[in-house]
Amino acid sequence: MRRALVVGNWKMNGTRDSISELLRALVPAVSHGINGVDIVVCPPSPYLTVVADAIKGCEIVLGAQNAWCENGGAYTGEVAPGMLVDCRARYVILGHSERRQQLAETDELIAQKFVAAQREGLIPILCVGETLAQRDDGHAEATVSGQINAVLTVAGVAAFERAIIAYEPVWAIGTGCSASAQEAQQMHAFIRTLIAGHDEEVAGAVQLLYGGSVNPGNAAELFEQADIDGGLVGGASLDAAAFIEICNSVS
Ligand SMILES: O=C[C@H](O)COP(=O)(O)O
Repeated sequence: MRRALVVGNWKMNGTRDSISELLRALVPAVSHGINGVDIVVCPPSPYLTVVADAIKGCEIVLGAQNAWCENGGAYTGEVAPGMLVDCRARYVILGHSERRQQLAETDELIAQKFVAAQREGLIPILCVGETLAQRDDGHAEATVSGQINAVLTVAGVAAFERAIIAYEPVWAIGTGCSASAQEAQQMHAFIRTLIAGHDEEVAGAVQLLYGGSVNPGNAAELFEQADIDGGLVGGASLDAAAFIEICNSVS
């Protein structure tokens, strides 16, 4: 039985004040967990320790939004996976489409980051997903399988015993236009079958999240799909009430 997981990706938003305000609403509401749902929040790196202190003793777990593929050295501006662990992060988002597109991150670099993150004990949340043009051209599955295969080639299927995959169609991110529950389920089933081609046990256990305009109105239908184990939530995770409602939507 896979546990449900809801991850809030705050992206490059917030100040010390606004984050404290968000946590003042969030922490009391989820301090004992919600319906057995694992809840992770991923603040911008400068606020990791602020958030780590605020969620101490409650059921919320800390994640980061990115890490570099080496654990130290002359990489100005980058953050080492070990530093994230030192800041008490347990998860790290890797391969988000915003980084793939705006920072030209390649499948190969993301695979190296994945390995480096796991080496330091972090659980990678590997983001995959196709653009609208790729979907319209009938290349959605080929795109997603290429992104996952790049990691499988370098890390091996056993690495997915300690990793999450988030399917985020690029056209659904921040657009208010989520994939339908059926479209999302179809791709999640495809991803699980892809992993099963390497190892059925790993495929049955790996948590698959959907991301892209998840909100309190569509979360329940998305999360009740057979292969969707939760969500990677962007905009709605900045609103405590909406995020709590989304967490409560897990059946
Ligand atoms: O990481 C989160 C995703 O990019 C989804 O963002 P969104 O919920 O604002 O569409």
